[in-house]
Amino acid sequence: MLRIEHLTKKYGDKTAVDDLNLHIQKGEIYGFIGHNGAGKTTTLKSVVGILQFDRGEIYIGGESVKEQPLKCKSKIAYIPDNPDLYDYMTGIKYLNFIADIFKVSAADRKERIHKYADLFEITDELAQPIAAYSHGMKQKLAIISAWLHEPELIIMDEPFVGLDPKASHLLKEMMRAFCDNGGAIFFSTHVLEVAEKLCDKVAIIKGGKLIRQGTMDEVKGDESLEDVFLELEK
Ligand SMILES: Nc1ncnc2c1ncn2[C@@H]1O[C@H](COP(=O)(O)OP(=O)(O)OP(=O)(O)O)[C@@H](O)[C@H]1O
Repeated sequence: MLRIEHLTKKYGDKTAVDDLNLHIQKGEIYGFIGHNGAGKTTTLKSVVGILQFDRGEIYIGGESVKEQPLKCKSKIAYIPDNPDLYDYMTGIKYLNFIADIFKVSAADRKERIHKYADLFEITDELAQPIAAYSHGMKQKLAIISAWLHEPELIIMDEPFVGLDPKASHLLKEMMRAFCDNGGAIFFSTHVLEVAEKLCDKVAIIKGGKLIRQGTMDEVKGDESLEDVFLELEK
């Protein structure tokens, strides 16, 4: 579903991501962990077409993000680390805007908005301008918009930040259901307990280089993910 080959991205002289290779298959929840400044956001933004990269290739469903950017974007949803949505829109207007872009039918959008807004308990707030939302409410709206158009791949940067425990639990269930239905998820997190419980596979990045990747068993064996991570970070 997602194939990253030799991804290299520099900011001036600084190499933020260095020859990174990763393959994510349908059905997989893939966690991406690393210290602050390790290169996670740079990698995710390269995948979703926000950042140009210096070397390498990224394929989504077999299509190159460089050669077929629109086709690739039609297959994915992206939740950035900071849900900076359009403050002047109401929540419902924003969701309809996203549904318009992805050509979701009137019946489908109505059903999905109703379902997810109810689950996240923000139905009443959808009529309010996004400027009046808390960080967690914006995050919930961003999550609903990602699930609205039934993408094949969801990319999320620190999706659990700002969510209350109930919403975090719901998101984990939604992620599992999405991948059990043939989707794939690639997400960054600093919460190692979440990664350990939720992910099928995990990749650890350090100073722009991938230093460990594989199934949870391959990466951590009998140890805790936290112990392995702290050991690798030394
Ligand atoms: N726009 C930019 N200009 C210059 N350097 C940048 C820019 N964005 C990121 N960097 C640098 O690239 C490196 C990787 O940053 P990135 O944001 O990808 O890390 P991260 O793993 O997402 O970190 P965090 O966990 O803190 O979000 C860091 O050294 C950072 O300082």
